Amino acid sequence: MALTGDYKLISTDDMLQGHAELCIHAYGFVKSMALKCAIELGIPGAIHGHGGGATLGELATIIALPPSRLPRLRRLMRVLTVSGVFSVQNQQPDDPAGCAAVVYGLTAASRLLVGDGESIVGAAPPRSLMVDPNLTAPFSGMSAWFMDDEQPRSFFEMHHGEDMWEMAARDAALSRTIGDGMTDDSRFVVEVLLREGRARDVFSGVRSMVDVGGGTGTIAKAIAAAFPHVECSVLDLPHVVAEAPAGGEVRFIEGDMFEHIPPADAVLLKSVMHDWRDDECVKILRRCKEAIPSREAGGKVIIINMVVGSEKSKGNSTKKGGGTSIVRSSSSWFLREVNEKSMSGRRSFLEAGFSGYSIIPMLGIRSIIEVYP
Ligand SMILES: C[S@@+](CC[C@H](N)C(=O)[O-])C[C@H]1O[C@@H](n2cnc3c(N)ncnc32)[C@H](O)[C@@H]1O
Repeated sequence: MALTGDYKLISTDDMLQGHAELCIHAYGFVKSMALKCAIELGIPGAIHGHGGGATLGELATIIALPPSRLPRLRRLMRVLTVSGVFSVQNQQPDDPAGCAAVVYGLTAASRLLVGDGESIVGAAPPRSLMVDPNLTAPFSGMSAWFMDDEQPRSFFEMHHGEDMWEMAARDAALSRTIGDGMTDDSRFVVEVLLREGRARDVFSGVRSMVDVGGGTGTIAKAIAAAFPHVECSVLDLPHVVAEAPAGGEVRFIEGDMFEHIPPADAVLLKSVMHDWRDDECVKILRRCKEAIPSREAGGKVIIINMVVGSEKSKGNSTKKGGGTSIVRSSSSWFLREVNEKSMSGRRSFLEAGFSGYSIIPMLGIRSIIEVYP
């Protein structure tokens, strides 16, 4: 559905706040899934049995989780600490090993979940409800996804047996469903970006931009219209490009971002990185680096994604122009982002050969991250 004229009357801050509220409701099911999963994995009991506090590594050992599943356990614990089910006892934000020193503890909520179901606390209603397969069928399989050492990329892949994008390539209905959702989201982002000249700095000096995984070009078309000096193109998979409107300012290019990204001053990646594993994100970033000129010549990668745990994303804007040295930075947000991310973070940038980045928190729950070669 297109944004109607009414949104023009809403202030940008109210719009972003409203968007955040809707996201909280839309993704509310994630908390239920995470809670069920924690119960099935026996995490409350594991923490209790370990004296009331356990690090991620200790937890993984106690519940016999394969080492490859540590990143997923970290994300699970993040959701459940933010939700108040577990607590964080001694966060050390600059832990370069990726939050290994965080000790997770119980809260009033998770104390009710300790036990085998026979004690009074273990039989507390939330636990019985959460493990009843009749009630929680839609959430089934989550703990298997954690425990199974084969590597389905996503919860989607686990349920459907293959990657969402591969399925979408064959299934026109799924492709359209996903495409419509992304187009709506892009319209929203464009509206905010272009309000009050928010994106002016981001595109100043940029003469060409390729929107990688840019779908049917909603963002690229809006950027081309707002910044006529920027030559815009979109790279996407053949079945997506086939749906793109012919003609217009934007050039559509069929291709695979893991193989080659056409050269441009700037590469845009919106809502792309969180779909891929860290090693895949590094590959995409390497292709991006090959596509852009040096930082001095204006080369940059522009990532629009959620930045988890960012102090800066809470409104403390990064100064433009300077950037943060990846090598020297020890700011806590990125270290946590690397481990608990909805995008690939600091370590991926470094591995792909980039030298620095800036975070511009102008999109509500999302940020713009400029990454420099
Ligand atoms: C989550 S959507 C994001 C779309 C768009 N950037 C947006 O925010 O509306 C991810 C996009 O990446 C594309 N994609 C997936 N794998 C790709 C690949 N190997 N090469 C190029 N694009 C790919 C998908 O077709 C899809 O359009």
